[in-house]
Amino acid sequence: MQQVPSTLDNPIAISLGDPAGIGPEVIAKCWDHRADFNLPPFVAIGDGRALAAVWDGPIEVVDDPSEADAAFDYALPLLQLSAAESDIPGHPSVAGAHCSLDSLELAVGLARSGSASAVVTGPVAKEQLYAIGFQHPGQTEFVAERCGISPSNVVMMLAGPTLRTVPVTTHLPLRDVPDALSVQLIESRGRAALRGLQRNFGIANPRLAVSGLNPHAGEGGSLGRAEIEIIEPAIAALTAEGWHVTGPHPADTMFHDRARAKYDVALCMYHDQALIPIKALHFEEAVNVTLGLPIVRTAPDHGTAFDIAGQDRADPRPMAAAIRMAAQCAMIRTEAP
Ligand SMILES: NC(=O)C1=CN([C@@H]2O[C@H](COP(=O)(O)OP(=O)(O)OC[C@H]3O[C@@H](n4cnc5c(N)ncnc54)[C@H](O)[C@@H]3O)[C@@H](O)[C@H]2O)C=CC1
Ligand SMILES: NCC(=O)COP(=O)(O)O
Repeated sequence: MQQVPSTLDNPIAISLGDPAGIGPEVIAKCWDHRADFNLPPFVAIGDGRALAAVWDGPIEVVDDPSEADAAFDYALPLLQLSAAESDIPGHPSVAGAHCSLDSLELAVGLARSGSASAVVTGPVAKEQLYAIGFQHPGQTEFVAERCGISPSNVVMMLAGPTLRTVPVTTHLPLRDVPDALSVQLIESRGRAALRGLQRNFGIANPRLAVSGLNPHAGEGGSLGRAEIEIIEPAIAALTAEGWHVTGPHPADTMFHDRARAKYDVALCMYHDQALIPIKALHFEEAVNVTLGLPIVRTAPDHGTAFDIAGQDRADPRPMAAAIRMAAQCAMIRTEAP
């Protein structure tokens, strides 16, 4: 298990996510097992009724994150946000979607102001958020906007013990992926991933492996020209800046053990190319970390799991991994010269 620094100045802010999902349960379980999981103090943000619906442990409502440290030993500190109505686990609602957005907004604000050392976001249901007018593909882009960063300069990285992946395109229909790819976008995502590994993970000379888009990375152009026309020029531009970059690699052969040993992060062209290998290898400990932000933001790599919400079946290990990684990244950034 990763060692977590014990001396963060402020707690980690954790948004509960959708109150009808498993976010409240896994956060509560993380507090229950805070010693075993080696977790630093954190404060939950959201509707306490969602916690009480799935957990009978102690909750201490606080007015400010600075009160969380003292409470953390005996209760789960909570910054209370009340939804218009309370949800039944497994049954998402409009009120719950609004509450999940409010808690995300507050958590990000606390990290931006320095009152929290980092943000960990609980899982939200994108369908529910889109239904209430959420204009961003996901929380990644929302956090980027709130931090004043262009979405093309932040990346969603999925990190597990033996693999890190970054999708160039995130939440869009597969048929739109080829048109969304450009030399500039691949370059900026690659650069953000490399800089992010330096800044958040302390890797001085990170190695990036770039996937192709087409089968066999295009087979020399006969199975598609994206590799020749878009991906190779982006790799050349990053290499010219002095970065260690290889590819385009056929995506089907770049994730086995020996291949993974040759790079620190894989840049993939679309969501499932990046997320299938990480979830297949590391579902219990994969962390979604946003690179390129002035703050640290991580999340467990699973969703709301409405199918098991309220049944005491949710595994808290991914949330615990997200909290530990947030603490480590925050500490590395604090210590950087
Ligand atoms: N970071 C985030 O906020 C994310 C949100 N989502 C959202 O979640 C919703 C549901 O997405 P799905 O594709 O169904 O993925 P999901 O991760 O919610 O569920 C997939 C399967 O894994 C199981 N599962 C997930 N987390 C688990 C845990 N901690 N312990 C035990 N079992 C677990 C679920 O019960 C389900 O069978 C979607 O609306 C999506 O937008 C999905 C991924 C990340
Ligand atoms: N599949 C990963 C995912 O949905 C996480 O997205 P985000 O909400 O963290 O941007």
